[in-house]
Amino acid sequence: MDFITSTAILPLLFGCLGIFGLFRLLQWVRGKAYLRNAVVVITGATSGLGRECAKVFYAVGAKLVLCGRNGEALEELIRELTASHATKVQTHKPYMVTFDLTDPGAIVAAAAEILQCFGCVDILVNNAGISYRGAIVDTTVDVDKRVMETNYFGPIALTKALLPSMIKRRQGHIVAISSIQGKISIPFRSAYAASKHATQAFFDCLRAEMEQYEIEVTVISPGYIHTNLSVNAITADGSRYGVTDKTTVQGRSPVEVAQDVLAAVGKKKKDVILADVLPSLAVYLRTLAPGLFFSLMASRARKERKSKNV
Ligand SMILES: NC(=O)C1=CN([C@@H]2O[C@H](COP(=O)(O)OP(=O)(O)OC[C@H]3O[C@@H](n4cnc5c(N)ncnc54)[C@H](OP(=O)(O)O)[C@@H]3O)[C@@H](O)[C@H]2O)C=CC1
Ligand SMILES: CCCCCCCCCCCCCCCC(=O)OCC(=O)COP(=O)(O)O
Repeated sequence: MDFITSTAILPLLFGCLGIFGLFRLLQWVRGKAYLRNAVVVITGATSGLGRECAKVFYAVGAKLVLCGRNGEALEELIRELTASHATKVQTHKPYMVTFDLTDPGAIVAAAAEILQCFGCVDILVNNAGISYRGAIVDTTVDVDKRVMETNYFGPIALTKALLPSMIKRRQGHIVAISSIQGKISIPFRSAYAASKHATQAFFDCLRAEMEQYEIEVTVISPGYIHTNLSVNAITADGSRYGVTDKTTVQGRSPVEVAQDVLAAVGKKKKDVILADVLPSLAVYLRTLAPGLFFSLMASRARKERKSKNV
C-alpha cells in the first residue's frame, strides 16, 4: 500500500492540484484582461455594495460610469478613486451620470448620454435597489409599486436601453444584483422579495435570448451585507424604516462581496449565490421540501409578530 501511495497516488494528486491551480490562474488572468479597459456602468454607486464594486472595477482598469441619484456622493467617490495610486494597471477617471431609476425618461436619457460619451457599454451592473419591511395587509399598493419600480422596472428599462448597441456589436455583459430573496421569500418582505424574484426571472429569460448574440448575463444573489439597505428600506406606509437591523450589521462586508462580484463577472458566471450556509440550504429546501420550508416561514412570521406585538 505504501509503495502504491508513493509511486502512484501522490504524484497523481499533486498533478491534479497543479492542473487545478494552473486552471485557476488562467481563469484569473483571463478575468483581469476581460475587465481591463472595459466600459462598466454601475448603478447605485453612491453607497454600500455599488460603491465597493466601483472601487474593485476601477482598480482592475475598467472605464467606469457611476450612476446614482446623489451627484455629490458620486463626485466624492470619484475624488477618492482618482486620489489613490494603489494599483499597477492603468486606471481611468470615472464618468458620472445622475438619474432616478423610478423615472423612465431619465433612464433613456442616461443611456443615450453614456452611449454618446463612450460609444458602447461592455458591462452593465444593475446594483441599485431598496428594501422594504411590512405586513402585506398594511401595505399600500403604491409602496409595492415603488419597490418594483426601483428594483425591477428601472433596471430592466436601463438594460433594454443599452441592449440594442450590445446586440449590434455582438458583445456585452449584463449583471443583476438580486438577493437570496430572489430565490426564497421570507415574511414581511413581500414587495422586496417579489421584486427580486421578478429580477431573477427576467434576467434568466434574457440570458437564454441573448445567447445567440454572445451577450452574457450574470445574476448574483447575496445574503445579508452590512450596508445602508435596511436603514433606507421603506415601510408599509412608504416612510423610511430608519433602523439598521441586526441581520444587516452581522452581514458580510461589502468590500468582500464586491470582490466576489468582480470574480463572478470576470469568470462570466451565470448564476451565483453569495450567502452563508443556512440561507443557501434554504434555497434547496424550498425546492426539495416546500411544505417544510413554508412551515418554517410561518413560524418565523409568528415569532416576528410576537416580538413586535402586532
Ligand atoms: N445589503 C444587503 O443585505 C443586501 C443587498 N442586496 C442588494 O444589493 C444592492 C445594493 O444595495 P446595498 O448596497 O446593500 O444598499 P445601499 O442602500 O447601501 O445602496 C443602494 C443604492 O441604490 C441606490 N438607489 C436606491 N434607490 C434608487 C433610485 N430610485 N434610483 C437610483 N438609485 C437608487 C442608492 O442611491 P442613492 O444614494 O440615490 O439613494 C444606493 O446607491 C441592492 O440591489 C440590494 O437589493 C442583496 C442582498 C443583500
Ligand atoms: C436542510 C436544512 C435547511 C435549513 C433551512 C433553514 C431555513 C432558514 C431560513 C433562512 C432564511 C434566510 C433569509 C436570508 C435573507 C437574506 O439573506 O436576504 C438578503 C437581503 O436581500 C437582505 O435584505 P433585507 O432588507 O431583508 O435586510
